[in-house]
Amino acid sequence: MSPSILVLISGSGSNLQALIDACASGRIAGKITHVISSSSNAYGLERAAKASIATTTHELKTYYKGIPKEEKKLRLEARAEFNKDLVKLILESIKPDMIVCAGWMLILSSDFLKPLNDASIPIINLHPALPNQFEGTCAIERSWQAGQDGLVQKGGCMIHYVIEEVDKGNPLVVREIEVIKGEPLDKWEERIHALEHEAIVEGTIKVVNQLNGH
Ligand SMILES: Nc1nc2c(c(=O)[nH]1)N[C@@H](CN(C=O)c1ccc(C(=O)N[C@@H](CCC(=O)O)C(=O)O)cc1)CN2
Ligand SMILES: NCC(=O)N[C@@H]1O[C@H](COP(=O)([O-])[O-])[C@@H](O)[C@H]1O
Repeated sequence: MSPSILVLISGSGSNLQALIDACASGRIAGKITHVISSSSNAYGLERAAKASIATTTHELKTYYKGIPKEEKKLRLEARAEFNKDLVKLILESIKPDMIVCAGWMLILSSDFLKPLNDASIPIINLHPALPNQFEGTCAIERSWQAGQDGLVQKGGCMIHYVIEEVDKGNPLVVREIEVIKGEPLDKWEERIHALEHEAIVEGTIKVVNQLNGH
């Protein structure tokens, strides 16, 4: 069986490209059948199109349209609709065997995760920090600063299962780098991105193999 893979993105898609290349080379015994982006501006959409992969843009701002920022309850309701429509699209139209969050920059709700869990569709995420470190956004910058301040000696990235608690799902792959004192942020970021592109392929291979009963 060649599992069908749905990739969720929000930006440049360099990790998506790593997955596209690994599927094309046969390293990943699966097929990326769809890419969903949370932003219509994501360059990753162009990468998908070049690889003849179907794409959908599903933007939260569309759901927020006309709702002032201060209308917190209405925005929460709109966000719930966003998540419900997203999981409906996935379960009823795309029907993947697995999902990879490759730079997907939105917290996924229980309304999204529970139906996927009920359908036994695994969802994994790339997080640019080590387990139990720097959960959330801007993890690369935060880990760099902590390293330069001598608070941590290592950084890296992990591929983990997605659960409701953000970046706390069981790790599948952990890749580490040593802190180099005085290293500028852009070099730290370069080293982590290089790790990411290997880790996301390794993590996807692991889930594909599980789906294939290995
Ligand atoms: N329920 C889960 N959702 C997501 C997980 C997860 O583990 N559980 N992983 C994230 C990916 N991620 C870090 O790896 C992450 C992305 C975004 C955010 C976040 O706070 N997003 C804000 C919006 C931020 C912005 O617009 O810049 C939000 O969703 O309101 C945290 C962690 C994917 N989702
Ligand atoms: N919390 C999630 C998070 O910060 N993800 C980060 O988004 C970037 C996506 O890059 P890409 O669009 O080039 O693959 C990557 O650096 C990834 O670690």
